[in-house]
Amino acid sequence: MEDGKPVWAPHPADGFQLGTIVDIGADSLSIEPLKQKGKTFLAAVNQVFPAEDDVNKHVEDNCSLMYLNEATLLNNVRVRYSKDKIYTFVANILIAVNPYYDIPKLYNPETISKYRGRSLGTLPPHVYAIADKAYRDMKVLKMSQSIIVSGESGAGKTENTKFVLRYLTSSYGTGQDIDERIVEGQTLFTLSFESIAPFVFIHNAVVGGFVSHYLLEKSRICRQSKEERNYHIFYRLSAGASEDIRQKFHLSSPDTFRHLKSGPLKDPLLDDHGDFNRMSVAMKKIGLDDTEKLDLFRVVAGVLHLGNIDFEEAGSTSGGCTIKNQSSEALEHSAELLGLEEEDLRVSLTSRVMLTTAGGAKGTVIKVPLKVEQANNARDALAKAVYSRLFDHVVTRVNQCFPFESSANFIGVLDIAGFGWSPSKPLLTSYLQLCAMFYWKKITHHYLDHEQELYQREGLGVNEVHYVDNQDCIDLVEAKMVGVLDILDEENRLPQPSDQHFTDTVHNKHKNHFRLTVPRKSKLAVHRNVRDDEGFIIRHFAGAVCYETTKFVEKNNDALHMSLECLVSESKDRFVRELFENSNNSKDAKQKAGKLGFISVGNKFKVSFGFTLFVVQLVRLL
Ligand SMILES: Nc1ncnc2c1ncn2[C@@H]1O[C@H](COP(=O)(O)OP(=O)(O)OP(=O)(O)O)[C@@H](O)[C@H]1O
Repeated sequence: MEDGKPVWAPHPADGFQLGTIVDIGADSLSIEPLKQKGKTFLAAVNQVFPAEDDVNKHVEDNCSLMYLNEATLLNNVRVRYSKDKIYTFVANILIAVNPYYDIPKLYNPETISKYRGRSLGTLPPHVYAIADKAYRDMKVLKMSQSIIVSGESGAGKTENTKFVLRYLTSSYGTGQDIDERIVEGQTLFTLSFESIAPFVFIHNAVVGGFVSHYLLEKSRICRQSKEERNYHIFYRLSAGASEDIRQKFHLSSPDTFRHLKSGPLKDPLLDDHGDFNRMSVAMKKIGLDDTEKLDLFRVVAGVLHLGNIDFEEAGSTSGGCTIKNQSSEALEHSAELLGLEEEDLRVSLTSRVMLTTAGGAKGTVIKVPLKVEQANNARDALAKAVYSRLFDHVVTRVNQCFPFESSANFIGVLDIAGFGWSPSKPLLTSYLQLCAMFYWKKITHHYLDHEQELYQREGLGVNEVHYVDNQDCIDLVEAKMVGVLDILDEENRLPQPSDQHFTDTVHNKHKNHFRLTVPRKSKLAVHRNVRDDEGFIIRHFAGAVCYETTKFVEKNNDALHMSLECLVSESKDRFVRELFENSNNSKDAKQKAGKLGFISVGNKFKVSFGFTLFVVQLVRLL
């Protein structure tokens, strides 16, 4: 930093502010803000950065900045954003800022043709430039390519993934129906199921594709936080569908459904009616006929009605519960829409059937009445199971729409959410955030390791990039027996699992682990408000994150008790029956459900990561 020249120093709301250094202390600097003369404040040396000579000038590639640091990068992106230039390069990485309005001509066909075949950097930064580079590299290097789209919720991942697909299909497609289908397949997910990580393969001449998903956040179907909405399709259907469809499926406004009313009912940026119509068009274009479309809507409606079933104590000596009288309509509608006998559904929601394996006569069937809490869990497990099977079905159907032949090379587009942590948001309350963090750690580890190795192997003479090896953090989460995910799986297998017991076990097993500590020992008050048996802190490279463990046990458990599983597997409704037949094709699964009754979400995350890693290794870019 040069004497007297402006610097970027921390600002509580804007990230950074311009100022000059007026005094240098042992480990801090005294800064006088340019806009508030005389109001000097202290800032840590490592949080003060040199500023560019002209802070109102912007560059297309952050690497062209005289000083490249966190503050100049943010300022450059901010200046560009104020001029509607939402894209900025950092070499071959593209930063996109969501404009939340349609910037004229930014994505029109003329712009698409302008970027075709042009090298990166010869035209202004654009997601099309990235897509074109991926295509050209695939052809020239004869090597598959990956495009990873990441960011917080609402950052614009889905939109940009769509722009990539549209660009590739428009520029290098076959000009046939298949191009449209690939884009419409993606649209269908955006407009209805969202929260998926499609890994779309586009073969040599964009002749096919494939959508893969690694995890559906099932817990969101039954419970959302105050600011969170359920999956789009529920609102599209209850608020946006035509009157005849709503009547057919006994649907009224979103505020009449338990699964919807705990979060915001209306998103001011979304048009449920318009999106319902766009979703229907997308379904048609990918080849779903009216019957299949109605099948899909019917099941979604069934899940909504199911959520409105309430229980109360039976008042008998059995200690069980019954369905409240006020819920009789919800029971009737959900049974009808899911093709079940009303009475069978009532019995399966309020009791579970167990087969004895020891003592007494082997194989004796015992009907165990459920308490209110257990019946609530059973109802939610059924809703989650039905919805997630439907989701799998849609993924399969979309994949059937475009050919997927083996091909030497492909382009993968991975849409993956960040895990939502920032220094100003140091408390994470969602189990899924822990899983996403884990996923990212693995990707980063793999990326850095792989790149270093590649540079060395190819003798590129690139200085070794020093990075903090996060393997110990990955182990903390995934190690066998002692990793957080395995401890959680073990907890779920206990007769009476609890979040507190799980949290205590994590602390006990990692008493001396450098990365893990109890909330009480945190420097941050917001962490200390969490009791030691309600959370744990993981010290990441970027800062300490406190994970609140409330509902971890519940969210890790996707089990559906055997009586309910059998009930839906034998639904009168062919569509529902097939949903369960396809993904539950072995007797084994039923037996397992009877014994352990537990399928772990965390494990699915590990398995699906294995899949992505496999693809990613193939693609070599990561
Ligand atoms: N480039 C863009 N131009 C115009 N509007 C945009 C753009 N990118 C995003 N948006 C708007 O922002 C909204 C949210 O974007 P998007 O759905 O892509 O976010 P996301 O990162 O996929 O969020 P989530 O992780 O919650 O699915 C879009 O519905 C759209 O209205």
